[in-house]
Amino acid sequence: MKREYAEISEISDEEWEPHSESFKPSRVLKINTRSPEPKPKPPPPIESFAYNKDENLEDDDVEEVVGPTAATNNRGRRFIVDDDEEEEEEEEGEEEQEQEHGDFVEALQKCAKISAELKRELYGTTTSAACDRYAEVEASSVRIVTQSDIDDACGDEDSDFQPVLKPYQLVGVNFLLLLYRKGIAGAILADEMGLGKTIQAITYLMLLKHLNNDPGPHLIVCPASVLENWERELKKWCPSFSVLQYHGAGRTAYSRELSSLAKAGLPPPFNVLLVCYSLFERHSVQQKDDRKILKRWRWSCVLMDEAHALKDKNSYRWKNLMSVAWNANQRLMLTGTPLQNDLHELWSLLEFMMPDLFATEDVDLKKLLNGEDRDLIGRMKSILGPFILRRLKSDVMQQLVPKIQRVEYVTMERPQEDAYRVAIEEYRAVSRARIAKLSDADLATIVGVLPQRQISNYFVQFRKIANHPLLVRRIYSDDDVVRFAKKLHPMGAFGFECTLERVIEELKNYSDFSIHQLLRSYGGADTRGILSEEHVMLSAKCRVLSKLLPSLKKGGHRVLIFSQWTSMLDILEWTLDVIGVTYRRLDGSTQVTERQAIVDAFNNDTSIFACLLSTRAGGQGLNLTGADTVVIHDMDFNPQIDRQAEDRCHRIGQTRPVTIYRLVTKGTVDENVYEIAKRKLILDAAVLESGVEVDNEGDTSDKTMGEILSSILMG
Ligand SMILES: Nc1ncnc2c1ncn2[C@@H]1O[C@H](COP(=O)(O)OP(=O)(O)OP(=O)(O)O)[C@@H](O)[C@H]1O
Repeated sequence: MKREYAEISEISDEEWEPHSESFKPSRVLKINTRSPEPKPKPPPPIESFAYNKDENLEDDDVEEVVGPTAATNNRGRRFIVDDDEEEEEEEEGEEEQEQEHGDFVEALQKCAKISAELKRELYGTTTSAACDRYAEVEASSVRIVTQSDIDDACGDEDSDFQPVLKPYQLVGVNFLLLLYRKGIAGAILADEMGLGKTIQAITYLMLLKHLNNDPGPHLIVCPASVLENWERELKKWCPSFSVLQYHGAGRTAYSRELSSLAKAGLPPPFNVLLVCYSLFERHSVQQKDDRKILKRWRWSCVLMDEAHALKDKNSYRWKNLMSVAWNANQRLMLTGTPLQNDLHELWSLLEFMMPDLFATEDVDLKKLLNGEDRDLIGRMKSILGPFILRRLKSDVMQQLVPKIQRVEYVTMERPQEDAYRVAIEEYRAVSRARIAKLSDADLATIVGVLPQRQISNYFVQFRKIANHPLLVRRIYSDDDVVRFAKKLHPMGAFGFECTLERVIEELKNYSDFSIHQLLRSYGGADTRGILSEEHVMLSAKCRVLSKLLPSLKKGGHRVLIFSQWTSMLDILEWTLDVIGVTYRRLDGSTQVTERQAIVDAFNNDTSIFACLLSTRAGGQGLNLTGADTVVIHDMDFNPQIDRQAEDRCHRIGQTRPVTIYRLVTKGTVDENVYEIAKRKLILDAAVLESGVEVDNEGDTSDKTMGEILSSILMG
């Protein structure tokens, strides 16, 4: 029952951004046509937790690892599990479902044993009535290192900086050291955003060198926006480490040297190599070469920041990174939001962390995790138990400022409402015509009638209008388009090689705002056709902002404004210009080298009132405590993405209460997106926090995009 799957990559920053212009499917799918590898031998009774190289998870540029095999090469770091129960043979012909549950139970049993062993080590007893979770362990009871060990390891005579960990951070570092010492090859540090995961991880690496004579090499993988921050924190917290940032100019300067060192079998000239996830996302020659270099070294710790980036085990990113990380001593994941949308995505993280334990080759995970199993949440909790450490701000930082959540329901005025209504009528007519052609179609739904791509496209159009009607074309008529094309074509606005007809076709797909921008860029002194400042206030959200922002400014507040769409950020720039406030902007197109400079400028210069950020590029890892207010202009289906964004300023270092404003346009799909996001947050709390149960009775609308559209178009 081995599953065949297509290698589907998730949407990266760069691919996400163009969605603001028109809907495009994500990357072209590449079907994995390779024949499956032979089934691996059954696992030995001793669990090594090292990645089993025989599994069919490598990308096509994987080359043979030079040197000893994985079996002889994991530095003796093993964790012994008494496997008596697992050795019982499954009866042949057993029901498929039972087999799947058997595997699940097997994984559970192993987890329970590891958990008991670790608890005994951490606080001296397995019965532990006092502490059920690591999160409840107090710094006073930890056994491996104390603050004075950290002073010894990280202190530097040449620096005034005193690295002092907060009590819960000390527990975190001990947790990581314990797993290391027990030879457990994976861990997830999942503290809520802003509690200092970076600092805990850096201190841990420093302690490995100081106490365990393990100077690395370590590989740190993170999103581009936080590369600079990692380098800065590493230099500050452990100045004796040599750190190399392998990206952009750093890559150009060092690739030849690293390649020849790696080929010669020589050790790397650094303790820590910092790279971006993008290095694992593509199959360009350069990236393949880079990955070859990385595969030649045996990493002590491969550390993944914002590790929810590995939620899709079928993505290139997951597979390519695994091909580098599989034989590392440890795969350490940092994420404040381990559970993104559903339990399958969480399982992808677990499988990356401990492939031997969580590989699900023979388990139809989808069926299992979707099953009507009331115990599932509880079982997932026990599975996660030994490997995950998660503390909430409310648990550990009584002194952290409050976070106030506000949902602003905004009301459309006539032009926006008309645009929304016209779109409904147009798409309704298309859907009904299509259904009418099918004799056996269910008249109440468009699911299965319209192609999924068209459903997504309609949904995106509704979302655009709910955000700003200038994101579609309604003001400029087809005649206007022809007129503008005749003006722009000779100016080479689309290059000099394309025909006038092609330019007309292209412009017809443009939004009002894009045409306006084009006219402004090419018009020179000729302002005919461009939109006026009143147009920016056509959206309910911008009108609300035009009142909210000046009053926040008057109150001495500073604001982060997030949107998922770069074209919406363009309109928001215009809005802020009209309102007359100062701002900076950071999105996927901002040079990686400039990102930290923008963050520093915003945090240090209080005359800058706002920072506009794309949720994808600016929502993760950045420290923007200069702001005390966050506006989520348009919410994501995945609430964790917005949660990440909120916590850019609700984190250590924040001294003022933080207010989050979510803008929801009444009577539009915005309301559905909000309902779905709420539902997902309930699941997150149930799996990752104690004492919260999923309430199936009060089921909020967990509808799919297609179901939502059906109710709009067919209802
Ligand atoms: N013990 C400490 N002493 C001084 N500053 C600290 C300490 N711990 C964390 N900080 C600071 O708090 C801020 C937040 O820390 P950090 O970026 O590590 O959080 P995080 O948990 O990784 O957040 P995210 O999940 O958003 O990436 C940083 O500016 C960091 O320097």
